[in-house]
Amino acid sequence: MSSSPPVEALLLRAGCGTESPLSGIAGLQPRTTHVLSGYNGTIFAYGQTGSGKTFTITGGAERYSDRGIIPRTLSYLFQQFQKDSTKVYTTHISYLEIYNECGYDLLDPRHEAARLEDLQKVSIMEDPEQNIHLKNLSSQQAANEEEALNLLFLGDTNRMIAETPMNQASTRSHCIFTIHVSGREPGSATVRHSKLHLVDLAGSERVGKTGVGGQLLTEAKYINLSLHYLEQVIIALSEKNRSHIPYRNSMMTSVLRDSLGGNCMTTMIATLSVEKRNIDESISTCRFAQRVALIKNEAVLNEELDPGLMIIRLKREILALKDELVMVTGEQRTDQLTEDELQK
Ligand SMILES: Nc1ncnc2c1ncn2[C@@H]1O[C@H](COP(=O)(O)OP(=O)(O)OP(=O)(O)O)[C@@H](O)[C@H]1O
Repeated sequence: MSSSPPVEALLLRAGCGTESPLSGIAGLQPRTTHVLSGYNGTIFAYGQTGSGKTFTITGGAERYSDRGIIPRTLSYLFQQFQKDSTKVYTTHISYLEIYNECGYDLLDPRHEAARLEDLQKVSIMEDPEQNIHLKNLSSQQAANEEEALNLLFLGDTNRMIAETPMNQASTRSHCIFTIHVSGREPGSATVRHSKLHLVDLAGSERVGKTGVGGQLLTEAKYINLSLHYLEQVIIALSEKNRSHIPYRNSMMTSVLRDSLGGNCMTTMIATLSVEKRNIDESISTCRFAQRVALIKNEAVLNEELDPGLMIIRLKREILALKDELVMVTGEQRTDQLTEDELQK
């Protein structure tokens, strides 16, 4: 078990892009490296609308140097896979969108042509150990960086984007891009599974300030409500002696349960607007980051024996032992069950 790393909070200002997010911002490269070693990681961007969350997480479309944390992480991971000849790695990608409190699979091939209401919704299921499982969310294998980037582009074209008074291309949903990595040494039945969530939260906005109506207002209400529930979870986690953490209030907090207070190494990126008229929002983002930095997670190494490989190994062992027995006793044993055994 790792030594309970605190959730990190990093500050970024819109207009102050970094050339290389992974090496330029302390905390991001370690998160990615830990994923290679079997630990879960999350990097999430939080800030008011238009402050640069999508630019930071996904990147700008115009220049290669503007690419964000997701493409840089994919590049880094696949480079590391190639360098490490001691392990065999498998990568799967899923891309979840939470829009107006409903989950959608951004990698669903029907997404582009179908109406939103006709798409299958992603739903949450909880097992007896309180682990969250997402029904109807696909997980697609990516054999190399190019395939992974194609999945990112496919998902990004399906995202809910709208022009708002505060941002020309505002993302109206929370998006969680997850890279699932499995690594094992050739011939070994021990597998390390880890996942890295790269999260672009929808931005809070003061609807009174911008005077939006109709669909934009409905979206803004859902966004603000879910960010309010996120804040409640963060407040509960940062206070000592709180036994109940209200994860179940929203889909986003349920999905990010582990990232916010469980088996995960988490980094929060707070994005701020440089404009003076947004000073109140910037202060509130900083306060939120301060609370997040108080949370301590318990990240554990996700290592298990692959049941399929274990069965193959045990069958082989049984065969070898049977051969040995035949040599020692000279008696040929039969696999047939006796009448007594069949009646049990
Ligand atoms: N570091 C940066 N360098 C250059 N342009 C930037 C930077 N950060 C943000 N921008 C630009 O500012 C605008 C708003 O950024 P972005 O869409 O990333 O904000 P956001 O926080 O995701 O907003 P929303 O919550 O509304 O989706 C975009 O046009 C983006 O290209």
